[in-house]
Amino acid sequence: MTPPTHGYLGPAGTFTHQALLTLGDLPGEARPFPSVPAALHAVRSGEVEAVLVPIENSVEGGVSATLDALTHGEPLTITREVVIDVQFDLYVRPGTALEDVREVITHPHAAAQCRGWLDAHLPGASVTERGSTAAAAVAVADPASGFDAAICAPVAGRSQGLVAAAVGIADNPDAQTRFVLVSRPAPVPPRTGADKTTLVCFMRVDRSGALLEILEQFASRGVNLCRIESRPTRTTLGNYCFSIDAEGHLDDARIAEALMGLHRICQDVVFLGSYPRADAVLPSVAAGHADDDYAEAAAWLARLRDPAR
Ligand SMILES: O=C(O)C(=O)C[C@]1(C(=O)O)C=C[C@@H](O)C=C1
Repeated sequence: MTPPTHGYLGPAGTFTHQALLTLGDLPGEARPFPSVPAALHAVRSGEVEAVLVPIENSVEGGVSATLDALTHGEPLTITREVVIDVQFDLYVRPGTALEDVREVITHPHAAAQCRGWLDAHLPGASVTERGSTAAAAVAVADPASGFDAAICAPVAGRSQGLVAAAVGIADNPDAQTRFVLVSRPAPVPPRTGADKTTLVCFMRVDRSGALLEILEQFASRGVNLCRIESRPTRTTLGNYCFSIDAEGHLDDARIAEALMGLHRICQDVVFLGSYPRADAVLPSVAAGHADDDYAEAAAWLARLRDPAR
């Protein structure tokens, strides 16, 4: 049997696994990894070609483990994204009643998304964090684990022989999580017109106006941002970098110009890829920011420099 070419945050039954199954066209069996850093390490070391990892949740925001592991270490590239709805149930061993649940286990993002329900229905229960919701279900299946219930997806609970003690326990029933397919540096996928570009900016020095200067690179070129968050640079306390998703593709003139501007003013810019948007929503390009506008401006400048042209 040929070894798996790609992997995901496992074990089987995680939301990441469900997101991977929607991609459909990846060859062969996928390999589960116990954590996001382990999955990305497997790509960096060449063990697998690509892995799918969670990057952003509509309720909890960025997945820090993913943002940090993408930023630091050997370069990686995002080539695809997928967004799925996430709903959570509470799974227990057969015979355990909801009122007997004292010890709950789940992924920290899942716990955060069910905080209101836990406070209302299991106020005395303690919640332990696990690397994924499916790993939490595996733990609950073992009566010796000391855990009574897992917050997870039905596929994870049922596959471990567990039963639902409560369903639909997320505080926001419309929550969605976004996942990215990550590989070693590869040619950027062709522009589709509905694309996203992900990058991380490290400022030269921590001073007033530095973030504004970064934002101006996008705003002045009519580029809309879909996500921006600060993460510690891991150097000194109070030193942050900015993880950014921008609407557009490396081959869009406005994105290219913004990237060149960032390269000039930042200490470092980590380019993490341009890839098609999962929702295929086309950006609204403000007047003066289409490729033709940049080309026409460059031609005008060339004529100023050489009127004989
Ligand atoms: O634990 C899982 O099932 C995962 O796929 C991870 C993860 C996350 O990192 O946010 C994915 C989706 C949900 O928001 C909860 C957990």
